Amino acid sequence: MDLAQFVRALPKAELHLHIEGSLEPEMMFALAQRNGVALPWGSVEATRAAYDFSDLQSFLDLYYAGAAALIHERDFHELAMAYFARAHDDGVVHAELFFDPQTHTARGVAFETVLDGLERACEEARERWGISSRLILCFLRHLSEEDGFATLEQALPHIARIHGVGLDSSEQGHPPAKFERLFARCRELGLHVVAHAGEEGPPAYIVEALDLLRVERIDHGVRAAEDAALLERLAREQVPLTVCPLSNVKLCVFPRLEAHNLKQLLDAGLKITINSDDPAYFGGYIGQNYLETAQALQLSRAELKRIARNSLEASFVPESLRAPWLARLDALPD
Ligand code: HPA
Ligand SMILES: [Zn+2]
Repeated sequence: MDLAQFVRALPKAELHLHIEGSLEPEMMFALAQRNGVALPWGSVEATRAAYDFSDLQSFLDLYYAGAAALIHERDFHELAMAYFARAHDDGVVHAELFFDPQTHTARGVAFETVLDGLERACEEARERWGISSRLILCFLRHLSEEDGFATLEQALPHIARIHGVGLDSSEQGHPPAKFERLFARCRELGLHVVAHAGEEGPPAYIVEALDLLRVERIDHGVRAAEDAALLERLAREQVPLTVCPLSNVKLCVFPRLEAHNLKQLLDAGLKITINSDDPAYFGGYIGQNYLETAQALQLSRAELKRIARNSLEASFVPESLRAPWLARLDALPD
């Protein structure tokens, strides 16, 4: 079995995937045409050529512009079905999808339209490929906590269809502390909680996410490496980190994959997972992230198995659902 086959054979969970970030330029253009939406780029090729980012914000500007093509329930359904097809090809058995309702409601798209389309795709993916999935509502941190509360209000009638909440968008200057009350309310509602922290922001944001938001996983978290006490805590408490190596290189968090600190974090005993973040923008889906990272950092097959195991254990599914995936994983050779 070559490395690509081995990576594909690993039963794995994807825990850090923004569904709007899986919008490939071809689909973006097709939807924009169908919906009569103008895009800032003239062609699919020009769009791809614009994906040359200098930091998180330079990506987010394009990501929000592209999301404008999504209007109707069937658009969200098609978007998520395209993602699930890729995920299935990559050996994903379970996916926890982030979605950004504020990106859509701000343009007049109803909260229900987004949720209905995504949920229908989740059901279809289970029927067609046996993939299990969950939806995680992300609050945009560049907006106010009040705006977040208004979004939660819109979500309340559908709360049983939403598994958890997260925090994304521009990190610098928008610390987790800004959303302490909102996350407390979400926890009261029984929602799982995660947050992006330590992608571009300092290690102190990771500490805030843990202590103030009481998150169960940290999305990215790579800047934890700058704080020895925090590293020790993350290892001791086995807080899962949803690391996205190709994203980190595209957004210049690391100059190249060979310089990524994933192996260092793994060696320090952290519960590291590998994910794709926004695969249509960052040059690869989850399988590509595993493969290129394994090659760049010379990860062994045992280490790849450990990372896949971490993803299954860090997922928000009950033990009983996980057991057959873990058994399949254990059966793979090192
Ligand atoms: O990597 C990310 N970071 C913050 N916000 C995001 N929204 C989509 N992707 C990201
Ligand atoms: Zn992300």
